[in-house]
Amino acid sequence: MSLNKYMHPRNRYKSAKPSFLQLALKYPDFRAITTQDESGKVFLDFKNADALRALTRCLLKEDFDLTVELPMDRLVPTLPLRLNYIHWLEDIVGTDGKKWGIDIGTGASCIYPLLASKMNQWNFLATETDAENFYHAEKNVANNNLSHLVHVKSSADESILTSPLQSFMDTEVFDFCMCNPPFFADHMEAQGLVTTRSDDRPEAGSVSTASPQECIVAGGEVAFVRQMIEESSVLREKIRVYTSMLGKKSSLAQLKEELRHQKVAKFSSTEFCQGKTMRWGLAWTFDSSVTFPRSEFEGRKAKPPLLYVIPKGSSSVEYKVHELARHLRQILESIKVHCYQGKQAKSFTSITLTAAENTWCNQRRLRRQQKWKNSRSATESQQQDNKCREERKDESSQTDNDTHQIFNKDTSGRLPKDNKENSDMAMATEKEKPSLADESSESHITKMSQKRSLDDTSDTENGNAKRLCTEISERGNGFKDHSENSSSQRDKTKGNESSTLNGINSSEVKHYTVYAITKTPERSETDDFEAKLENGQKVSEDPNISKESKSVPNEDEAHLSGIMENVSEVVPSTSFEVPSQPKEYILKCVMRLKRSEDNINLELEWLDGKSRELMHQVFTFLKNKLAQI
Ligand SMILES: C[S@@+](CC[C@H](N)C(=O)[O-])C[C@H]1O[C@@H](n2cnc3c(N)ncnc32)[C@H](O)[C@@H]1O
Repeated sequence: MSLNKYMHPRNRYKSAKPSFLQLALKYPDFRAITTQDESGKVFLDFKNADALRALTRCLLKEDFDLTVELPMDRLVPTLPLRLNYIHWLEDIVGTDGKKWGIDIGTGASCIYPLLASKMNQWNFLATETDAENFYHAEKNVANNNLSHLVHVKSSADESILTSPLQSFMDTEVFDFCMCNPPFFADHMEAQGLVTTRSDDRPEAGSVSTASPQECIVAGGEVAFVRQMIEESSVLREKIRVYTSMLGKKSSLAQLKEELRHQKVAKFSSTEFCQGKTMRWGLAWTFDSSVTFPRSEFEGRKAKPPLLYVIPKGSSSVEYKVHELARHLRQILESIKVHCYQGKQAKSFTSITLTAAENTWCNQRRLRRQQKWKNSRSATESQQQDNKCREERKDESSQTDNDTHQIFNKDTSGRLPKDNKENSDMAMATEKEKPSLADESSESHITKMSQKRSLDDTSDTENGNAKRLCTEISERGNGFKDHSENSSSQRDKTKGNESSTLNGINSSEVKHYTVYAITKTPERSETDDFEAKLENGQKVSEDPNISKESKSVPNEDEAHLSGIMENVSEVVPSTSFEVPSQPKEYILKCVMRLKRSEDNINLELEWLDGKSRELMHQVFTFLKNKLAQI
């Protein structure tokens, strides 16, 4: 299939194929390497280097009025591809005013500077390491009277951009740099003995004319462009836009990773389509005012968003666009996916999702692990309870003895002041007039003693489930003191956790408290107070504080945990953070919720990231969550 329809719209060869017949009639050199059939049609053998050389020279002359020498053993540039690259650059830097560019590895033809200076009067610094190429490049520039615009510079291997720029004084800053790097890593790759070309792709239609020193570099194009990226992070805005062509699509992902790592302001890629070949363009900048054009080819592939009709019948979330959006947002933020609220209307909302890491896979496994941890700690606390109960039994028999002593001592029947509990006990004793050996009295006192027990199993078993809010950092004992200790504890936790977040500024991280929802007996304030004592915790004398320690979270806070599914279960609880928008991300997509007649649709549309597969995973994750509500 010809890719010509995806050529740059301004590429002159997109709609007007060169006429071999016209060229053969006009240029004897070209005529010499062509064949003609009986009908008069002219043919060219694209596997013949001489034929390619003759074609390029003719077209340069015919269409650009350039006279170019192309030495026998050097790369013959194909023009449609070179024009695609130049037009893409024009789209990025514009064609108005004077422009300065750098062509890294200009080759013997000096093709990019010759074409671009001829077309746009752009100024060029053209570098070249190969002596023969350097010689021919200088000659080609001079032969076309372009020396006032194009400066060819012999360059050393060790630095791609830094040293050529050091001694070049004609301009302070450059609008762009461009490069067609040596693409192969070794001779095996150059000879096609190892290839990334898939089996179902047709063989290349033309022969490679490049010499080894032109097309081979240690590490291949990825290593070469990676070095450019590293040097660019030092030179930064000395060059406004850095670009390179790439021969393999697989190189793009690796280099984009490097660009993320170097924290460039922006980067973009494009496809150069011509004939049966495709190449890729990568551009990056440290100047955030630069805008990159959208690739025509990518636009062709624009896929419709993923769509899911949210089922009705949920009891915990209202079937309303904004309620569902809020619910999904809370779930996503709980797994560290950044949510940016975009457009909103009555029946529509859009949120941009940015994820620095894959946190949506293995959620089931993580939940299982957490459940297992919880059940283990439940067993431990059960053992602890049993122990306490044993001790309390001893205590109550001790209390019993004490009560006996009260009866024995206080024969006047006066109650000890400021001791409600003793008062109750005494009143009970008064009312029931138990004998010192009365069993019912003993069991009553034991019951009261048990009522104070924090985790009385009979109370738990009565199924009187109630939410207990517990800040996770203090989860061990089940109660929290909202005094200063608590916030400093939170700050400590914040410090530890923030530093582990990938690419997220810790100072910008908002903290949320997750509440455990657990089955627990009803308790009085006194119970809480005493429970703290039993747990050896400092008890605040401010009654408001102890009240606050029991406050139930509102629905919002509970939702934030994303753990509303099993209210009556002991559920895993974790502390999570809502991160600021990560600069480095693996996925960026738009989530939309739209009302359509009676239904509400969830849409996910791809923006950018490592692969679309990640968006599909998030989509499935959200669908599962919606199915649970
Ligand atoms: C694939 S060729 C491209 C030639 C030309 N730009 C074109 O597009 O036809 C790569 C060129 O880069 C040159 N080269 C390799 N390493 C270089 C470096 N570090 N600095 C400048 N040129 C280099 C090679 O000698 C070769 O001429």
